[in-house]
Amino acid sequence: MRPPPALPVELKGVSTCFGKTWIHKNLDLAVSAGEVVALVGGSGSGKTTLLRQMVGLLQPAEGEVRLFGETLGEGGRSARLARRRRFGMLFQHGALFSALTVFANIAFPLREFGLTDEVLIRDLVLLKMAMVELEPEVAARMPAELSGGMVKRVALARALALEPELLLLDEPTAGLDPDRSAGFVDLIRSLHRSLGLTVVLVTHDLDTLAALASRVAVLSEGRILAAGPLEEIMTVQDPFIQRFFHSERSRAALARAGESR
Ligand SMILES: Nc1ncnc2c1ncn2[C@@H]1O[C@H](COP(=O)(O)OP(=O)(O)OP(=O)(O)O)[C@@H](O)[C@H]1O
Repeated sequence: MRPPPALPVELKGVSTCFGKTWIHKNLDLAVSAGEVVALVGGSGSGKTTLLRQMVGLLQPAEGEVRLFGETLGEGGRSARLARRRRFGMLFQHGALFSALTVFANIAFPLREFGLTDEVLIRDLVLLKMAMVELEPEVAARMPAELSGGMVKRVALARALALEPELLLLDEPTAGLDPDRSAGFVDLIRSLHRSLGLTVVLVTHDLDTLAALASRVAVLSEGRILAAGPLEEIMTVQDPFIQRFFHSERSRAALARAGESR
């Protein structure tokens, strides 16, 4: 019998400490292929830190982070590069290189991985731009000339440049007005379906969460307090969960999501 496929993300006993403050304490989380897992938690609870640990930008003080069955840091340079190709990350606020054009931003990971054929790079960049519904004319613009929604789309195109299996999104709709936010959520949803991606996202936005998440993981007091489908999580008796999901605003967002699903 074949072994089950490795999980895209697995955190085991992760503890994180900045100075004398412990942010995560013996935290476990597993993400299966094809899931969209939304991490929610209070401000400063360590959601972004967890995303950064998942891709090896930060090391936990204790515990293990596994990506596609391999412990981060394991293996030599070629193993690390092979792993690097399998995920893309959309950072909070996009984090585009401000001195590079849109084209050069999206081409960056391709060049970083040694692609030198300029015709192929051009075709791939234009393909990624089409995937995120950006017109080809935008390629020559600088990040400062873009609207907030366009910055997110360019950052998403860059995250998808290496055709990853896993996409990590840090507050993908923060700073967007409701229409742009809904458009971006639709785009992520359709890319998730068409590319068969696994997605881990951090969001404060109930509309985004309700529209996208197949599972919600609640980070509280340094660990995953509960993880499950939204309907299940909403019934958990916990002060943060009650505040987060049962305010009037939350109820309205969840009702909107129910109508559009
Ligand atoms: N590199 C660092 N050095 C020191 N402290 C840090 C570092 N990165 C994060 N922190 C602290 O760790 C805590 C968790 O930060 P993190 O950004 O992960 O939280 P978050 O849940 O994403 O918060 P928010 O929802 O406000 O974005 C915060 O108190 C933050 O100030």
